[in-house]
Amino acid sequence: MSVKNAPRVVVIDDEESIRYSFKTFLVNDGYQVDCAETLSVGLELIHRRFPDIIFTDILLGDDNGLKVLEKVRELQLYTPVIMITGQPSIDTASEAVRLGAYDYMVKPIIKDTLLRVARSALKNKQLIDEREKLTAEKDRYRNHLDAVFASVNDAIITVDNSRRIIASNHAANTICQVEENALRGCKIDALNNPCLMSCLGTIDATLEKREAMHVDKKEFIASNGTPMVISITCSPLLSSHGKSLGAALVVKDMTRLDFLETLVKESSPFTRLIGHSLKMHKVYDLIRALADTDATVLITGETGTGKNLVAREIHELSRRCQHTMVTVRCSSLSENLLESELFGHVKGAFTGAMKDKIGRFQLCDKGSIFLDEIGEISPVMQLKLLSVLQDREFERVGDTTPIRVDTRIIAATNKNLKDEVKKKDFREDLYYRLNVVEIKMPPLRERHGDIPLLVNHFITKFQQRYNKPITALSNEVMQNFTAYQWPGNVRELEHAVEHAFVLCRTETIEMEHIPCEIKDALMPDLHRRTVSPSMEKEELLSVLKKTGWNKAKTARLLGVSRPTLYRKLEKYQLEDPPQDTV
Ligand SMILES: Nc1ncnc2c1ncn2[C@@H]1O[C@H](COP(=O)(O)OP(=O)(O)OP(=O)(O)O)[C@@H](O)[C@H]1O
Repeated sequence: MSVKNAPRVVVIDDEESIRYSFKTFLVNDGYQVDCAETLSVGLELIHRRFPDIIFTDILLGDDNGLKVLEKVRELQLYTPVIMITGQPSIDTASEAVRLGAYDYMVKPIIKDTLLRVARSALKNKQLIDEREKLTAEKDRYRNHLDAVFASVNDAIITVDNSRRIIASNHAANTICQVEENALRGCKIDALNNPCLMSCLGTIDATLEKREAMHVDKKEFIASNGTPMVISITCSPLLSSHGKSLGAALVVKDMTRLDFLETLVKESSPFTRLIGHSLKMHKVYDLIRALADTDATVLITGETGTGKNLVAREIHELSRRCQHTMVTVRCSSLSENLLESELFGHVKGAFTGAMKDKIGRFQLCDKGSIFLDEIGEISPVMQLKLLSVLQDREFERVGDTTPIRVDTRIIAATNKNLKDEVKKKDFREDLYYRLNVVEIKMPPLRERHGDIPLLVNHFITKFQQRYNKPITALSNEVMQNFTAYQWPGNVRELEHAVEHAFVLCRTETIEMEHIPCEIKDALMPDLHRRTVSPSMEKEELLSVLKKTGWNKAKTARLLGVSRPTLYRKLEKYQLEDPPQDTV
């Protein structure tokens, strides 16, 4: 062994002969030896050299060699200390051993005894060092494992053979919805926790078969009443001899993933339409059935139920999708204008007809024309349309040359056309020509189950538009949305979510962010009591600022009609933006 690596010994004794003989014997036996005459020099040496063995006299002038034991403890050295005593009193020796000395030697010291004690102490020190190293290694490993445990988002729980929990990570508390540290030491079945109870069968099977078990999707109702979906993996914990020590359980929260999977699978085979209700599936079936035909379609249903979207899907699924689809909102044009828009005109056909104009029917030759709000057209236009439907021919305004087109007609109305026919406001023959296939759009109140999907869809849409981290509706809002009748259907729901996005500054939309008209309808008394004029004015101002004082958009976002908005603006004297707002 090189001198550098030789075991280090400190000898503290006020007798020079002892120091001399100890040093000589020990150096000859391969140790590095430092000697001290006094306790203070000895302690200083210990501090500096961290020896492997210490020999110290008990009586050091006025000092007591037992103080060395205190120093060794203080420095956490685990160095064996051998006490040297000139008085072979059992009391002093046993006191020293009781206080932690490794051994004691009585003067006069014989060389062989010294070397034997030194070797035994050194062996003891090496064993202690080894144990310390192993403990440190174990601690490091444990810390490493703890860090892995803590950083995993899945719940990890280890149990012994009697299903008593040995350890669990933080995610286990979150997923199983229990207080921090509430799991450790408890028997799984005694906890009566819905999440853990649903894992019980898998744990038992693992303990019994000593094989890893996996359950892909397990549904249960969590402690807070919400439905959850988890996947479970349970592996046996075995000793190096193959003896069962228990099991390790990994629980993954699949609730959101499952929801998104449902969205993808069940919501809609189309890109625009959201909904997985039976009524919407009937609509999807009809759209698919219409894909290979040129049949005229009449889409009926209340306002905001998605008639425009359905028309677009019909066109895009048909062989005409490479050609144009033109939408004409029949109610927005006067009779003359509508005729010229649909069929075109020649120069000079009427005052203002400065040049020839191609009509929309011709524009979407080989494509589709979507006649929205067909119930609003005049009797004259009804007759002209009937002739187009019968002959696929028309004449431009001011011209007599017939023009042939190959255009598919899709019409929509929120009126009950049968009633209009009965009242003689709509031609019966046109009604039957249009109504070759009718798609009835269900009102939202008849498919409440689609509301969470639609809300999720609109949240994603407005997250991008408003760049806000809003991710959900509170349970209270969702419950109220399900109870509400939605007279404006999906359009009203979309506006309600957009309104909330404007006002909400947290991650969750609460009742306070919902348009007053919906709140009024849901809980008229409560709402009237809670919305103070100052709150209403603040809400009004906030939305006006967001929309740049655009009144139509503000009314829409607030979910109120324009006259109502104007009344409110007058009430709070907000007709014009303050000078510093614009
Ligand atoms: N099933 C749906 N999925 C996603 N969005 C929808 C759905 N139905 C309607 N919407 C949305 O609601 C709004 C109104 O839809 P759309 O204009 O198609 O309704 P409509 O029945 O044609 O209304 P109106 O009779 O007033 O013209 C649009 O913003 C549309 O994107």
